[in-house]
Amino acid sequence: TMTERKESKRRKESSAHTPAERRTLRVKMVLLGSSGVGKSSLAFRFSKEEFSSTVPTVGCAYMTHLVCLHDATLRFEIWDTAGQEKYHSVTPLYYRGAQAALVVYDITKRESFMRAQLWLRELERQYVPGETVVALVGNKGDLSDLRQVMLQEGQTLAENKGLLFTETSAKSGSKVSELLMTIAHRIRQSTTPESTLEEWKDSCVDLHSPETQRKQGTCCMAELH
Ligand SMILES: Nc1nc2c(ncn2[C@@H]2O[C@H](COP(=O)(O)OP(=O)(O)OP(=O)(O)O)[C@@H](O)[C@H]2O)c(=O)[nH]1
Repeated sequence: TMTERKESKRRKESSAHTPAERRTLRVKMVLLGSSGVGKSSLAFRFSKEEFSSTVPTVGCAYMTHLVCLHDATLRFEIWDTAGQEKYHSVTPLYYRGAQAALVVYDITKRESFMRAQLWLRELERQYVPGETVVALVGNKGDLSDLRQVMLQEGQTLAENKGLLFTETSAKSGSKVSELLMTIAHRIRQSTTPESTLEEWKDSCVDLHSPETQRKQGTCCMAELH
């Protein structure tokens, strides 16, 4: 009957997932690596998809970026730590409890690759295996003429340690969003989100509202730059 059809249509509509019902899960991601390898530039790319010249990070900067997967939205909270040695002692506070860590080096600086290996060793002592997705990232891929670290060296190091690996360019944007998507999927696969990922409470957001867009690019240390 007409009434039954209407009722069935109503039920279908109410069971469909509206954007407001999608769960938003928080992911803490930290960026580690020597000063000048491009951590801040990558963080800007993740959250704004643009490249801007940056100055050294003071202590730590914080940005957010939403990644929509088929069944949930991941709210990446990106902690961009300063690579300068003088801040080294504060960083364990930042990477503790992170679901994702990017260890970044500059393909044109061998020293930064050596430093990345120290970061990896340090991370291994701190994180619970299986709970943190770690990616080794060779940045400044656009400067391959000045390359000091071969692609295979990064690949081999990552393979030996079971890490994700890619070469990116924060300048051209090459492989940056792919990297974030790979990490998002890996986090979704390797964790039971219900137990390890906290739900973001302010989840009924309109992604296109100016307020949300403003929040997405928030950088708490911007004034200090
Ligand atoms: N050519 C090229 N330059 C880059 C790239 N990424 C960053 N840079 C430049 O490298 C310099 C350092 O970049 P940052 O993003 O400030 O590096 P950082 O690792 O955050 O440095 P700290 O904040 O000191 O730890 C800046 O002049 C950037 O413009 C890239 O992919 N290609």
